[in-house]
Amino acid sequence: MSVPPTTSRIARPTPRRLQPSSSSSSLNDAVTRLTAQSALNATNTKQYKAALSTEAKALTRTRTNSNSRPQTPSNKIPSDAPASRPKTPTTPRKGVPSPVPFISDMDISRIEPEDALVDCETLEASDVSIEIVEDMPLNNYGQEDKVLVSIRVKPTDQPSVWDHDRSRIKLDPFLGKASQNFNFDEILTGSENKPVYNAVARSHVYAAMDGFNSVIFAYGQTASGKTFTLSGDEEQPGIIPRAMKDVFGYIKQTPTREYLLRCSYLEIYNENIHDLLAPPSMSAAQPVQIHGTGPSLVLAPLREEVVTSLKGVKEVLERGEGNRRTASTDWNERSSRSHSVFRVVIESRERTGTREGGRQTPSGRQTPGTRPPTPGSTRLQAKGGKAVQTSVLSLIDLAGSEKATSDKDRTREGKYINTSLLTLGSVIGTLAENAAKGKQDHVPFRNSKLTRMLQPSLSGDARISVICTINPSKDAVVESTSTLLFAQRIKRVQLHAQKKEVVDTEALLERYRKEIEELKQRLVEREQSAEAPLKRRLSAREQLDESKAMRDLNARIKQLTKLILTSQTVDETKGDESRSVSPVKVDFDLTPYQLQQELLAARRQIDSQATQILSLEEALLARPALPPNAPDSEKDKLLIEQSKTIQELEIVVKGYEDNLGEPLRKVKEDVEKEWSEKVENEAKLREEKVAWADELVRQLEKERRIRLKLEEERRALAAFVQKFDSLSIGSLALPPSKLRPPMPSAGGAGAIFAERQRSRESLGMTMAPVMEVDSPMRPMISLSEPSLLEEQWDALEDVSFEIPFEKVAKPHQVKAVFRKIKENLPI
Ligand SMILES: Nc1ncnc2c1ncn2[C@@H]1O[C@H](COP(=O)(O)OP(=O)(O)OP(=O)(O)O)[C@@H](O)[C@H]1O
Repeated sequence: MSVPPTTSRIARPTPRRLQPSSSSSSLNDAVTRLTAQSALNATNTKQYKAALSTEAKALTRTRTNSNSRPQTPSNKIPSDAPASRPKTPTTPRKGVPSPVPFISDMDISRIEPEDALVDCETLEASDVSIEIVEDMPLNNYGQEDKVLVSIRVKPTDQPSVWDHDRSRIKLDPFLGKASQNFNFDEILTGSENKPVYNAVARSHVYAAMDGFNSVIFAYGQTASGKTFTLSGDEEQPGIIPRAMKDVFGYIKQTPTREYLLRCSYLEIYNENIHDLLAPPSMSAAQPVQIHGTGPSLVLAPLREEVVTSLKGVKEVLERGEGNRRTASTDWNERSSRSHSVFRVVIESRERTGTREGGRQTPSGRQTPGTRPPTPGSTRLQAKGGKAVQTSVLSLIDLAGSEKATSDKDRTREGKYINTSLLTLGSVIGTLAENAAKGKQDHVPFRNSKLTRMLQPSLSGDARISVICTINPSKDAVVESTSTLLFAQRIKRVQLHAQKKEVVDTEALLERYRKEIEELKQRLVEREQSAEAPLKRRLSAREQLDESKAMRDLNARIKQLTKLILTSQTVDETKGDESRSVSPVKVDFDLTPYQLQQELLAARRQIDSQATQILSLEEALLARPALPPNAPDSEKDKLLIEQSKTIQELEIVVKGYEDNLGEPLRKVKEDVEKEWSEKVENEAKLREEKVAWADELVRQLEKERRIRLKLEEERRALAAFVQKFDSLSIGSLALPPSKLRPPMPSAGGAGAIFAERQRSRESLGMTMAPVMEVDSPMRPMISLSEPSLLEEQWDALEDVSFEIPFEKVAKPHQVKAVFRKIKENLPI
């Protein structure tokens, strides 16, 4: 099947790699300011502005039952506005209570519309799991009211101390301990991830596609294989990549429905929730907050990226994983230091013109998509709307419980990890106890962010599969036993997940469909009026505007159509690479004329986005203030809506940047790379110079001190010699003492030195001045006259004194000399 141009999809470039263009920097600044203001408002609650976005209202409406919702900026545009009015790529959801276990502050408006909606017609061969076609399970999601609990035993070189078969595990009796038998749904071994996925996750992925909230999580001691099971590696993809492949495979096999997929990725680190899809600086400045409880639980601000292909999912996952906190610990080289949650919101509904039910696989059997509604499932029907089914698939990689470590940071993280896992354990324990004894004891969900976030699912509103990983070696027996006890407890938790289909006229899918219809209608009207004879008298300017408006309408219709994913839009012959990666990607095989046209079209789109940015900015500035004493619920709503609006602005900015086109972006990246290398080299050079200069200063200082000291000694000696000379005892010779000091002869040290120099010179031995070879001082110092510093003291050993016998002083003479010296020495 070939993909019509209108259905080719856009692989969203990883935003991380995008550098903000200068043209958008002012807007980014505005966004940053607004974000900061939102954060400030959250704490100070001084100045509030009225809402712009509707989504949070929609989410809270179920709680407040209020209909007085302020409009989004896009809603405010009057009906007589030109058709070319730039629109928010996506508009936030509103309206009905979501059946999802926890609802995020929808961030779909951040996404370029053409990146956002998918339908099974847009799926490509590479997006679809082959296995799903042959091996689509029937409506078997395991025991619907029980948690599916499996154990994965990590392969080890050491002897295993656990004795197990396919469903039973117990400690090896040879260990001499009383061994307890544990029974689970599956006990898995080995390094193959495919059988693990099939056994523990596949049924729950299908359940999610069929409208049930599903949660799959990995629990276990650090380094026991949770991340390996959830994410895997190139060779052994784990549950997450396999699940996403099955999601697209399911859509491919379901021609009766159309789908919209939104992904979010978050982590709980040291009891703070961070959006892994947001730029790290932003997610650090604005941690995700949990608002509300139960089915109206809201996480905000949290990005949701709409995905239309496996490639898109991969990009989202890579970006999120790049932002995850891992560190090397005593037990795991790359240990997850946080709990991570990857979520896919699946919206789907009947396709127009198709009969309800009856989805057929190639083998002809009925598939989960068409199974009769689950008894007791909620199926709301309201006037004038189509039933939209919304479910959430949550894939959770918990951080591993661990022993104390010597590293301070790791200890702190470990404390938080262990505390939240303990809370999870006690929550599960209470739930199991309540289920077993029909009790209603208080469940401490609020004791940790993890349990608070999982509250709706753990309370039963989801199909849950838990995979507990253990290390079978002897030194991990305590941890493995604790993991098995946790697994045993969670097995007793009672579930009552229900499929919920609601008439959600505000579901994104529905909104897009409606918007497409409206746009088409407007296009028809414009075409008709353009053909009317009266219109032919339009001025050139008006005609230009008119054609621009029609082009914009067409472009928007195309964009929206691309976003809806149906089995018919799948092109099985094309690989991912065949897709356009940007709406304005330049094809250099085009003729110059075609390229010009492309350029013009791109410029027009950029213009319209610029206008949209302006209108959003204006709307932001124009919003009325909320009184400081407004009720908290209003403030909460406002904060959620403000962050929505900021996100809308960001996505428009991103679209603006994307429209610069891939080639331009490449050039920009190359130039940036080249310059950043140059800057790095310069910085290195500068560092070296600074180090050399420091060394120079140190040497100078050292030399100065030596010189000062020597100069002092020289002066003292000179004074001594002068005094000695002045005593006129040159005619006396002192008897050689034990130490035989080199006493100067008559005429003073100066004369001895001069004589000594002369004799050395006559022998061809010049005294080299004493100086450090690599001293930076050398070129600056001219030694005009020798100083004591330059004396080679060794040479003095050669000095000999000729003392004629008759001139040897008598003891009393010597005493007199020393007395005189003593008297005259300076103190
Ligand atoms: N079943 C398995 N087969 C082969 N290798 C495995 C298996 N399970 C785990 N490993 C390897 O063991 C190491 C630790 O595994 P992993 O990082 O998945 O542990 P973890 O439980 O997520 O740890 P943490 O809680 O510290 O993040 C990794 O190198 C991983 O590849």
